[in-house]
Formats: sequence, structure tokens, C-alpha cells
Amino acid sequence: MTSPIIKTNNLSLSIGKSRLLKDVSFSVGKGERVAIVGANGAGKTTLLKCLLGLLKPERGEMEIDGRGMPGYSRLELARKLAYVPQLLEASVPFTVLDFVMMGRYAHEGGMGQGDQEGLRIAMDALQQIGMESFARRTLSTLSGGERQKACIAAALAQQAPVLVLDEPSAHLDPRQREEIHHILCEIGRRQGVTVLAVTHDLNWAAMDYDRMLGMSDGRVVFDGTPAAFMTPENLRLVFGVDFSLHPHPVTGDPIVIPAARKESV
Ligand SMILES: Nc1ncnc2c1ncn2[C@@H]1O[C@H](COP(=O)(O)OP(=O)(O)OP(=O)(O)O)[C@@H](O)[C@H]1O
Repeated sequence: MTSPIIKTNNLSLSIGKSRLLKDVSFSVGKGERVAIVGANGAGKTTLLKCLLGLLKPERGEMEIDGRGMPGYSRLELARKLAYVPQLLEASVPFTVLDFVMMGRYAHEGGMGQGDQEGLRIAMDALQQIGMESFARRTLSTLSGGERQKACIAAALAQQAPVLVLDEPSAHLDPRQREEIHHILCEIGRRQGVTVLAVTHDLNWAAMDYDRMLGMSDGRVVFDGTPAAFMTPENLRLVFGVDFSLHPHPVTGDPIVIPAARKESV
């Protein structure tokens, strides 16, 4: 691994009587693409919220780019981590360009209604994801996939070294899903941006990411390469159910397919 840009040590968090995170320790190297996978309620979003400073762990340490948290102001943190939420509300009354310009707030302050340089960076970000022709459209007129891409553009305009994404392809059809995964993979590869994404798309994660973190019941129960992760034992450990794995017809890498129902065997 390259030198870590994110590092946690024994993070624990409880809310009320629920223990949401239990001694979570992991690192993400600069330029790495890491997928966090796990069943619903495993603690994936909670972990992201801790990294983003939205939740405060009761125990443990976190470092972003070599500096401990807390200790970052909100703007300083936004210059390190750009966050793409699961799905942006359609009713936000802005044009796509206005919205992407807001991604510049960490650099320009206020609402990011910035100078020519800010405008150039926002247009560049839209171009990178093939959305420049949408610049003047109102966000509420976009499809779910287009809105998701606008969110990624806003995060790119933030020019942070790390993209943190919470299920970037949730709610998308297979074509849009493929496109979003491809864009993220290319951004990581071409620009050296570190990508940390929660996803339920196991096959894409195994194909596009360098490493997988498997979470179950608030713990990291697997941390390793996709090749090491994709075994029936690990899938059962993380998801508690049986999957079938078969070689991809072109690459030969294992891909997950649903196990056959008993009545159809
Ligand atoms: N504010 C809260 N108070 C109490 N419990 C909470 C709170 N926030 C989250 N939880 C619980 O913590 C657990 C982990 O939630 P989290 O959203 O991190 O799961 P997740 O792995 O992201 O799940 P999903 O895949 O469904 O998005 C869940 O059981 C959830 O109900």
C-alpha cells in the first residue's frame, strides 16, 4: 500500500444501546480504490459519517492525510474528502452548473459562486463525466443517473484528493450503473484520486477496486484484495447467505450469481 491518506484505529461508536461500530481499524493508501461492502445495517454509512466528521466516535483514532481528527475545520476537511451522497433530492432549485460550482465552496467560501477559474474547474468536472451539455439544465429535470453524475462532478470540482461515495450506483439501471462504475474507475486511474465507496455491486467492486473491506455487525471482518474476497466463505462471513461463484466468461475472475433455489435444483 502507498502511504495512508485515511487511517483509523479501533473506532467504536454507540448510539443509545446500539453499538454501531466496534473497533474498526483500516487504512486507505493514496490513490487506492477501496470498496466497503456488507449487509444492510452493517455500519458502512456510519463509518463514512465518522470519516466525514458528521458523527463522533466515542473511542479510537482517525487520521486524514497524516493529521488526526478532530483537528480539521469543516472547510479543511472538505479540501481533503469530497462526499457523494446516495441520491440527491430532485427538488434542489439550481442549474447543474450552479450546483457543481457549489462544490468549490471549500476553496472559495460562501456558495462557491466563484471566479472564472472556479467556472473553468466546474466545466472541466462536467466534461470529465460527459455532462457538459447539461450545464444549463435544472437539476430537477435530470434522471436519477444524470443527477448522480452531477453529484460526482460537484465532488470532482471540490478537487479533494479523496472521493467518498455512499452507494453511488443505488437506484440506477444496469447501463447507468456500468457507466458510473466506469467513470469512478477512470477518475481513480487517470487522476490518482483515492476512491472509498460503499457499494452493494459486488461484481463491479471486485472488477474495479484494489481492495475490499467487508463489514458485518459494526466490524471489519474482511480486508484484502477482491480476488481474496470472492470466495463462498467470505461472502457468507460478510452477508450471512450462500452465493454461487463462477468464472467470468472473458476474464476468468470469479463473479457472484444468486444461489439456485432448492425447488429449482
Ligand atoms: N442515529 C441512530 N440511532 C440508532 N441507530 C442507528 C442510528 N443510525 C444508524 N443506526 C443503526 O446502525 C446500524 C448501521 O447503520 P448504517 O446506516 O451504518 O448501515 P449500512 O451498513 O450503511 O446499511 P445499508 O446498506 O442499509 O445502507 C443500523 O442498524 C441502523 O439502524
